Amino acid sequence: MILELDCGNSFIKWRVLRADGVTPVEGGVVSSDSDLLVSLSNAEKFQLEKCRLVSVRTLEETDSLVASLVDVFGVSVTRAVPAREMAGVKNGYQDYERLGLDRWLALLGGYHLASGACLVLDFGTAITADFVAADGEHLGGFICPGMPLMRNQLRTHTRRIRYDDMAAERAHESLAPGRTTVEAVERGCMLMLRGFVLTQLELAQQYWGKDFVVFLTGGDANLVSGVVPDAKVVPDLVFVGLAMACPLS
Ligand SMILES: Nc1ncnc2c1ncn2[C@@H]1O[C@H](COP(=O)(O)OP(=O)(O)OP(=O)(O)O)[C@@H](O)[C@H]1O
Ligand SMILES: CC(C)(CO)[C@@H](O)C(=O)NCCC(=O)O
Ligand SMILES: [K+]
Repeated sequence: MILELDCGNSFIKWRVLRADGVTPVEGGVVSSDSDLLVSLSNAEKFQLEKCRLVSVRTLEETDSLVASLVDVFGVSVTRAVPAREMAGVKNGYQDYERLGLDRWLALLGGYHLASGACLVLDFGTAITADFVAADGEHLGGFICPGMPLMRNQLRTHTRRIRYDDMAAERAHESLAPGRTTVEAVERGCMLMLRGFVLTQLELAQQYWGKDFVVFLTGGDANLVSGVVPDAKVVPDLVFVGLAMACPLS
């Protein structure tokens, strides 16, 4: 079987596919290398042979994870690497190696699924937007803090903003002006998130009129799916690109 990993800044997303490279067997989200090894420890069930991964972590962290996977499961590991051009998409960064590999794979996946212009919005630790024109030219994108970073910055850098996760969840019942601190902060951050999304949509419309597909991915994609009813929510978009960038011969 094939192990696929998307190593982000906060979480590692994993899934196991049959040897055909298509049929999903199981998957999950873990917050550390050791939790990943525990989740996979039922290796007999999985019979892992190969692994492909993408990481936006440091080289040292990624090397260390790869070494554990080789050591524990004996898998051969293929890593996604930066490219100037792939699958008809041209990397738009001045220095193509600087573009986050999760962004690169998500936009490869998006362009492939759209067969044309697309806007890829990823809601993780950071929120990213990437624009790919119909001819495959990546026009670049935007990065801003994700929901957890926004709220934690406020909690960390103010003295009187304090609330727990349960209260945060309850605050999202509406978007009316907040009458408590938790409502004011949670709804404020939510409106920033939505405002960001709407601005990206306007820009895409300026470029391409109506002729583009919007993809939403990342753990917090559901927070904005209501603002873009026509968008395709594709939680595994990075994995779609990963399979393209790391074919397992
Ligand atoms: N099972 C889960 N465990 C943890 N977080 C989850 C889970 N399901 C959804 N989430 C949400 O996913 C978000 C994390 O997003 P995601 O996993 O896309 O990226 P990340 O690893 O945090 O960051 P990035 O990939 O941008 O570096 C969290 O804010 C959380 O709300
Ligand atoms: C922006 C993040 C953190 C999103 O996961 C990642 O893609 C990254 O570390 N990128 C490198 C910086 C850049 O893409 O310009
Ligand atoms: K991500």
